[in-house]
Amino acid sequence: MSARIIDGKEFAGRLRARVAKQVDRVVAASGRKPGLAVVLVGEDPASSVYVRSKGKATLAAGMESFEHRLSADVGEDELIALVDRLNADPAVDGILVQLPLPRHIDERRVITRIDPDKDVDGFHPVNAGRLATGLEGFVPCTPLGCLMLLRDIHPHLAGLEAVVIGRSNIVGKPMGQLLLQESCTVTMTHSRTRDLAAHVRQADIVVAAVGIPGFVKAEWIKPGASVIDVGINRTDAGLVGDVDSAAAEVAGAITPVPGGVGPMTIAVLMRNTLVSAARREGVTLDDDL
Ligand SMILES: NC(=O)C1=CN([C@@H]2O[C@H](COP(=O)(O)OP(=O)(O)OC[C@H]3O[C@@H](n4cnc5c(N)ncnc54)[C@H](OP(=O)(O)O)[C@@H]3O)[C@@H](O)[C@H]2O)C=CC1
Ligand SMILES: Nc1nc(=O)c2c([nH]1)NC[C@@H]1CN(c3ccc(C(=O)N[C@@H](CCC(=O)O)C(=O)O)cc3)C=[N+]21
Repeated sequence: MSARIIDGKEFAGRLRARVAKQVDRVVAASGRKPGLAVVLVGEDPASSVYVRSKGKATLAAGMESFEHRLSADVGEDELIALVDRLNADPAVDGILVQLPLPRHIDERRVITRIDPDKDVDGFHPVNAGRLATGLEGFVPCTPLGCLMLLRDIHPHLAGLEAVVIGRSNIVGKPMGQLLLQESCTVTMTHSRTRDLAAHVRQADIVVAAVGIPGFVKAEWIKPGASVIDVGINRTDAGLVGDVDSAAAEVAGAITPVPGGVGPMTIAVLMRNTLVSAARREGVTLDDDL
């Protein structure tokens, strides 16, 4: 049997349309558009591509895009000063500093400098803590996008066995928190996990965020399981995920790469930016976001 292919691109398009529809409410209430500032340090080609698509998506949603491109050798203090200006700028509702940063810059210092209430990436420790304790804040875009896809497949997530592969602060850990909040039984796995295959075999839901092409094998997947492939790996064969393509023969539903989680990440960034603007302006949004 072949898995249902989860069309993340289509789902993301619908989310972006719902965002665009509600942008007008912020405009009507405040006389200004929601604004997203994206900071790119250096000229990594992949990062440039993401930043460009974020800017395009922001404008397409009817929001304001502020792009700041700094040279790779910019000083840490200069970057911090820019973050301070964006924190203070009333036209900016969301701040995203594209990662990774060059090695001479302390990523943690930059991320913790962002006003948590403009941290639409959800990377600030205050937002990580809010997520972990069930407070309102910003949830990282990639795992929130994965959860939206999973909710669509499983109207009842409670009690399902979920295995998350990878424990990064930007994907794996918040993904685990979200699934726990949905009352899944969550197993967090990583490079020191013994017998990963045995864990994955139990899972109704597998989220792979490893960064190794084709790492998750078809034989590990429980027949009918839902598989979310977060991996974005550039290989000679093109863009591939962390899940072996043969897994589509075993899974019940699976996200493709490209066209799966990636487009969701950008759509949720638009969503988070609108939510930030609405909070700041005291505007109520529909709960279909
Ligand atoms: N689609 C999207 O929008 C996004 C995609 N990505 C992609 O997702 C992937 C993961 O990203 P990110 O979380 O930032 O990556 P990191 O490199 O930060 O984390 C990778 C995780 O995988 C674990 N890991 C590595 N090797 C193994 C192994 N042999 N067995 C089990 N676990 C292992 C690591 O474990 P340990 O902690 O023990 O080292 C680590 O927790 C990448 O391909 C990235 O490009 C990332 C962000 C957004
Ligand atoms: N502060 C910060 N926030 C991020 O959210 C962030 C980041 N830094 N650094 C890099 C990662 C990666 N990331 C992706 C976004 C979109 C696609 C995406 O749209 N991918 C398309 C393909 C696009 C392509 O060809 O690369 C797809 O999967 O279909 C992928 C990956 C956001 N990240």
